[in-house]
Amino acid sequence: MAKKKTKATKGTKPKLKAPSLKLSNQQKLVFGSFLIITGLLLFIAFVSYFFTGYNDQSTLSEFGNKSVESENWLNKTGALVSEFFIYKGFGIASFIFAGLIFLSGIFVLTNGNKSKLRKHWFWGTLVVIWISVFFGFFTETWSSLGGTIGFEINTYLQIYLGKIGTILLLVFGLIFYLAIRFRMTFDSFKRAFTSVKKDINQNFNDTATNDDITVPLDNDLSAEAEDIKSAFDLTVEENEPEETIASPEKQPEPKVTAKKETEEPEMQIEVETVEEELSETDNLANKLVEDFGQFDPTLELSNYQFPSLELLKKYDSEGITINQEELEENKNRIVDTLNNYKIGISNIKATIGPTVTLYEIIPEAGVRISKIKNLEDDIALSLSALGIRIIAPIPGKGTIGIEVPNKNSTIVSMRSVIASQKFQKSEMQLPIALGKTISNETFVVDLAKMPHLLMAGATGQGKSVGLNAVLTSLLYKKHPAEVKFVLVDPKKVELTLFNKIERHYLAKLPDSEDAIITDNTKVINTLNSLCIEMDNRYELLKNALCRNIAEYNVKFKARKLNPNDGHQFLPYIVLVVDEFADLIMTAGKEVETPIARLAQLARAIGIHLIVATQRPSVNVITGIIKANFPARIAFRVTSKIDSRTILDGSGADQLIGRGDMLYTQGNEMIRIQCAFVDTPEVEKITDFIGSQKAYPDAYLLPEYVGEESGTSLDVDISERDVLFRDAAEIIVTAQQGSASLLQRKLKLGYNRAGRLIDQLEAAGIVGGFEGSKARQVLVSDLAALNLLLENETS
Ligand SMILES: Nc1ncnc2c1ncn2[C@@H]1O[C@H](COP(=O)(O)OP(=O)(O)OP(=O)(O)O)[C@@H](O)[C@H]1O
Repeated sequence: MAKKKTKATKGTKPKLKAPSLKLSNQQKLVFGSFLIITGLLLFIAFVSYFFTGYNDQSTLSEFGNKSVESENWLNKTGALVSEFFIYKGFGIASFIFAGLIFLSGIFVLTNGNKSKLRKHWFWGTLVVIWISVFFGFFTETWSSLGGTIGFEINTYLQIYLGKIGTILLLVFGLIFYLAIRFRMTFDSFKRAFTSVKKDINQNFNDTATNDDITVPLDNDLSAEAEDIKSAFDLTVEENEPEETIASPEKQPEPKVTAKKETEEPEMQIEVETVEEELSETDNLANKLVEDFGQFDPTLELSNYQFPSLELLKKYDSEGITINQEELEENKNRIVDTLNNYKIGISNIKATIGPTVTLYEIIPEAGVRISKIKNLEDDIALSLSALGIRIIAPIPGKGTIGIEVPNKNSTIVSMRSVIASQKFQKSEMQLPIALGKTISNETFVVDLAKMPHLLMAGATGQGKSVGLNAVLTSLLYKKHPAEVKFVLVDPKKVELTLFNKIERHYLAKLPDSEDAIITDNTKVINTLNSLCIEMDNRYELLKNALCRNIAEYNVKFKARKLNPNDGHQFLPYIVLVVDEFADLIMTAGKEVETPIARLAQLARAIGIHLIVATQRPSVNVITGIIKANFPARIAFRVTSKIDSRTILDGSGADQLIGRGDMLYTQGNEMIRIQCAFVDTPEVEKITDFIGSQKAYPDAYLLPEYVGEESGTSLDVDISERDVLFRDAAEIIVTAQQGSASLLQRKLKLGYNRAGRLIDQLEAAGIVGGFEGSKARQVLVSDLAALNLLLENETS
């Protein structure tokens, strides 16, 4: 029976979990001291009750009457509360409640371990009930000590169990408490008893030998521990035997266990796992975690509310309706067409998705797969439908798939994918709900695992919606402290809505006004700045002996990394480039190089790239870019060549548009209907987030001073390069402001030529940086140049 009870107690533990409230330090101070004071007030009122309670009885019904005073030390409220707790409640045991409230206050103030506090409350409440019932049993002797509850429970028990039954139940309650709470066993009870006897004898015989063990041991277990001491000839130190036997959670003492084994063979040995030794830093970190709790990166915006599902639109036409006629018709046409070419089918099966239906066929033995693949156009013709795709064979299935668009496609709403369990319960680092697969399952991927994403598709096929779906997914799952976006939007209109969440989620260069970059020349600086951020992060990871950002952040949260050494919580950074083709056209290598560098190296330190382009041609998606973007999404494109450029295979040209897409992460291609999120929905979400308390500024990226960026316009004349004049003459003579011209003519390295160009710009001889084009020369001839330089020195 005791066993059963033990189980029951264990079973209740998880239910006792308190909701995790996050309080700021100020709130903790207020709440903690409130509890401490409440505990003290209750204590005072309760003590007073035993002196004044009798006289106060008559004043209780006059609580509202100011002229009637109570004698309780806390006057009317004290009298009322103690009457409630002591008389109507649990009697003298109510003091334990006062103690528990006081203790809770201390825990809140000192950031104590919550599970310990829960344990105190659980056991405290049981003790209160036991004491109340115990005193209730002796109502006649100690009338008010058990309170009404103790009295009532007793009356109830005595009706059903009689006096003897009630006493035995109380004894059992006590045993249960001692056995479970203090892990006592029958042996320890026995030994405790004999040791007391022995002790008394020994005290009589030889008081001197006992001198060193007369210090009272902790808690209720002192008797037990003393018994152990006597059993082991008192060779062990004061509290060690207690630790070994009474509390299995603590460090074992091998010597003691060995002796125990030989001397008391009937006792069971409890083998414990030896805790690993902790290093000095671990100790410090553990102490810090104990004192302040784990580092919480979300603390600064601890009241931040994630956007609710209500902000997303619900569509009526969401459920897939199976049109039996359409299915039958398509099946017959497929079978007929194949029969026309003498291809027999042994089986056909259909899976209906939101936009397309997949017909899986198993051809008769002996049919060549290539024969079916070649009939793609013929089947499309006979089904008179666009967007037919033949997958021969379906990887891992041994069947041939024919995807036929549904006559009425259904919209996959962002709301439905965000609400899906798969997304809500995902433990991914950067979960993205892209849409639904052909079998109507929500498709969720981890951007952190991709680790970079290339998106391409002809104009109007759903790219921008796709990008919004990606960003929305992250907004629904990640706190502003955990992820930052760098948004590049040359079209200037697609991502503007995200401006509202600049101070929550966006990252920018320190000197820039807008966080969303619409100017291609600024992109280069941002990309290079991200490269610096990447190098900085690698340095931090190296110093922290971590292999990736996830490990690093776990270590940082556990307070094992010192912020004074430059360590800080690192948010993920997601770089989104909306029109990559445009960027490559204007800035060429200058963007390709940092993008490729980031793509190659940035995965471990949490920088992930999402690059979208309308023009999936080879001069935009170059070999370097492709090699570093294993995850790709293709919306509908216009030609097979484009499809090949993105996916290394055909298929994207056969899609039907409006969010119909193919996703690949290196191996198989998955057809997905992209989740649809409309601009008003994004606006609602950004409004909702934007209206909440934000950080003082956007997340600042490291400063980058470009070689040719023109930011060093304040070059001092005295610090000019010795070749400054020569360089100026060359530029003015050639009327071409390029660094490479200087490199060739003056036989300089790139950096020095770049610096010279900066100095020329500062002197007003060449114009500002214009992407890949040469700079404008502002001085028309050498005479004008001489005049300009003379004026400068005079
Ligand atoms: N997942 C989707 N579900 C349903 N309709 C969609 C979906 N995605 C896009 N559409 C439809 O296609 C239209 C164009 O989409 P979108 O603006 O994303 O195209 P785009 O590829 O970004 O075009 P552009 O490159 O010109 O900006 C949308 O207005 C919408 O009507």
